[in-house]
Amino acid sequence: MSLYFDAVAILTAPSSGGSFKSRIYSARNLRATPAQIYALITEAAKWDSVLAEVIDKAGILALERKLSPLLALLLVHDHLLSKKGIAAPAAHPIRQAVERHKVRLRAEFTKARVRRGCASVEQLKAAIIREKREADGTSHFVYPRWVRINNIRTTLDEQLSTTFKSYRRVDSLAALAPEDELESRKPEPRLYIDPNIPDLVAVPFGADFTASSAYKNGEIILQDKASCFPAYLLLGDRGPKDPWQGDLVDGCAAPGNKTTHMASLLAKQKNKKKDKQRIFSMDASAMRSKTLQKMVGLAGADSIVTVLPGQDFLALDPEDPQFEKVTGLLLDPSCSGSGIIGRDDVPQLTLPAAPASKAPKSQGKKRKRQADDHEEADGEQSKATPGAPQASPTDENDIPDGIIDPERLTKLSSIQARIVEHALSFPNATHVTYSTCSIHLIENEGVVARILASEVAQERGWRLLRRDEQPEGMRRWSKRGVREEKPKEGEIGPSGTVDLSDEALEACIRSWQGDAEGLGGFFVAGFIRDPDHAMQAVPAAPKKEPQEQEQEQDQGDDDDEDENEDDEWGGFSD
Ligand SMILES: C[S@@+](CC[C@H](N)C(=O)[O-])C[C@H]1O[C@@H](n2cnc3c(N)ncnc32)[C@H](O)[C@@H]1O
Repeated sequence: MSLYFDAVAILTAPSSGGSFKSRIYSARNLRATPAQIYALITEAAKWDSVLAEVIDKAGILALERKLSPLLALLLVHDHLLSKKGIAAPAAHPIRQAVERHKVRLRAEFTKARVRRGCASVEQLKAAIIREKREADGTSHFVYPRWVRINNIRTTLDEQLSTTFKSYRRVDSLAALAPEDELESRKPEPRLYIDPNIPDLVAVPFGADFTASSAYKNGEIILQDKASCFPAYLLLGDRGPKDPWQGDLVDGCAAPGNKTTHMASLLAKQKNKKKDKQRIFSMDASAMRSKTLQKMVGLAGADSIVTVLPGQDFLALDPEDPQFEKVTGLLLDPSCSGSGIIGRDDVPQLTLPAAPASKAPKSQGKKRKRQADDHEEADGEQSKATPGAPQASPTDENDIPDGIIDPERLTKLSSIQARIVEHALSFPNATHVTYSTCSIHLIENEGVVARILASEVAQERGWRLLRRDEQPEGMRRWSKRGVREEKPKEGEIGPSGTVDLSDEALEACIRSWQGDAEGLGGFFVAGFIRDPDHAMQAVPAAPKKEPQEQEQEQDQGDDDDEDENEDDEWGGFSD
């Protein structure tokens, strides 16, 4: 019986990051084996909609108060579909609570099959898969697992002939989906080479590399495609003939995806000069800096990257001689995280309806941080989009509780703009990227407009990196900046417009969740300036009014508050 209670515990525990499988294997106090629990949940997830229908129509939840909707679904799955039936002694009260209704359950199951015009259980299974695909639209299969090849340790060709040797190359993201999930229990592995970001591949979402040597040795890094945009936009398609000149800064770097991507791009350029580039990589959070250092080490980037642990980027002195050669800066500050898709790959089951007296309990704060607002019943989720990219144990963004607070967005955007303006003040900087995983105008195009209008940008001659100047893969990317945000009909949310030219909006790069690209919401823009402006003497910033100083102090305090919140949240990775 413990199998079913263990499965319920896994499915209702707050997200602690990591893949579904790794959560089961690392969970404590389970009595059933992880393999049994995994098999039960994944099998029940294939049948959930029809099982919920059967349980509802049989009305057993109103009669059996010991059964929660989720427990009933798992038990009824085994009762109807497992050869051995429910894995519990025949006299166990919970087993009896289901078997008492076996005639009704069997009859409803047959009716569900007949309703769908299926002659056999196998046909019913195929019909349910089709139903699920239709209900989910494209999103059911479109979210792949993105894998970046780390050029410090390996090459794409090497990985294609080792880690991905058994994978068949397909020519579209959609083709990653198995044509027929019934054809075999383990569909043929497929791989898609991304056409925008060099050395990035996509594989079906369920692929698990955590046990592979390539993953353990840092040869491959699991990083979403959109998260690869900033480093690529900054360093581009340069090669040995045209390597990047100067040092780099990653000002908001933990857990280190973009830092290690920059290091990988530099490694590919094979700069033969003795005086090689360095990357100064920092994070204001001392705790997350540890993860950053670990990731840099795993990626083999220690010799290129200098981690400044616990360093507030805003407190960095751009005039410090050690940053004299800094020409490029990547800024990916904390944001609302509103573009993050529910990255949890724990199956979200469609559940039978709880009887009226089993009123839904509210879930913990951490659960609410998922992008979707799930309905709850007895602390169980009822329906959500299945599988999306894996979460990592490191948090980075600033979603308080999924509620969009306009004041908070305004504060965030002020801090974001300050961070980028600080980057623009590095004396020899010529290239800067700014990115967020937010969908909100105020944090994206709104920040860009503020930066362009800022004193430092105007005095030092900064402008946007136009689309036609961007690296080829980004030039070809069609999702660009937007001028307006307004909530969908019947919804409440931020709204506004931004005063940017068409050319400026074309320079901004976006991605959105729910389309065929397999990404979440993301934004990035590049700023450049004529190298002739570098080294120019810049007039000192005008003295601030006391009131202004106070305001900035307030925002600084808020930073600390954000960090505390972040620290307590086991959130998302890229
Ligand atoms: C979106 S995450 C960065 C993700 C990272 N770029 C990556 O790709 O792995 C934002 C990070 O910025 C850090 N941060 C926020 N404000 C900062 C500041 N003023 N100075 C340095 N780090 C800051 C946060 O601690 C958080 O780890």
